[in-house]
Amino acid sequence: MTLRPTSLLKRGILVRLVPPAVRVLAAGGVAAALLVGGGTAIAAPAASATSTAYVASAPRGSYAQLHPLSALSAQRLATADLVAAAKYGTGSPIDDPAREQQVLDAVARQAAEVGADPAATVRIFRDQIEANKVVQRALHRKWDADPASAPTERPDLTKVRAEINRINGELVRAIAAATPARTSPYCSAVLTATTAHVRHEQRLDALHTVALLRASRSLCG
Ligand SMILES: C=C(O[C@@H]1C=C(C(=O)O)C=C[C@H]1O)C(=O)O
Repeated sequence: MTLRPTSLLKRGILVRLVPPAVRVLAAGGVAAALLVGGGTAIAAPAASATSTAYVASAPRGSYAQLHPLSALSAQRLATADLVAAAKYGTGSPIDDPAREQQVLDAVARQAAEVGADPAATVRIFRDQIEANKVVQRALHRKWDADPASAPTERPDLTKVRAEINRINGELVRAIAAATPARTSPYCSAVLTATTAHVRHEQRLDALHTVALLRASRSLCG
């Protein structure tokens, strides 16, 4: 059985999710579940419910602040398919520590400029990078196993990185704008909702949904 967020609504797991009044019922120790094709349940990010918890009326604007973080994380993950294709069969490793350090240095600098916490921003971006590599590794495994499914064109990695840089800048600005929601005790519950909605909006497959959850680990806090 494949359950979608609407089914969760019917089951009373997610209750009335109309910004700015976001209400989330977290039942049975699980804040919510994101469900992917084939009916596999994936636990939501940082599900923080104790046994049975009811979180009502998150602060106004929480959803609007956190949705861009989920949406931009998913956009950034979409670039992983292109990076994977750019590297496939070239001998270029998926892990590029020098490039990762450039990204982290740049976002720390940008965070300081726009009033985001540089340490928190770097933590968030470490997760974005790990999530990106989750997608790349999975695709390389898939293409190795089924060469017919491998891409036939190789994107220009320099251009893809320019797009990643653009998304990085937007994400840093969104992090700065989301400080109240990120540090609110309601953050995990609201982020569960924004993650589910972005999965639906961007029609994420199972791999990108799993990666989005990995990317979201440090968004609250
Ligand atoms: C996306 C890339 O692959 C990896 C992921 C990175 C990222 O998410 O920013 C950076 C370097 C690599 O370790 C890349 O090489 O550009």
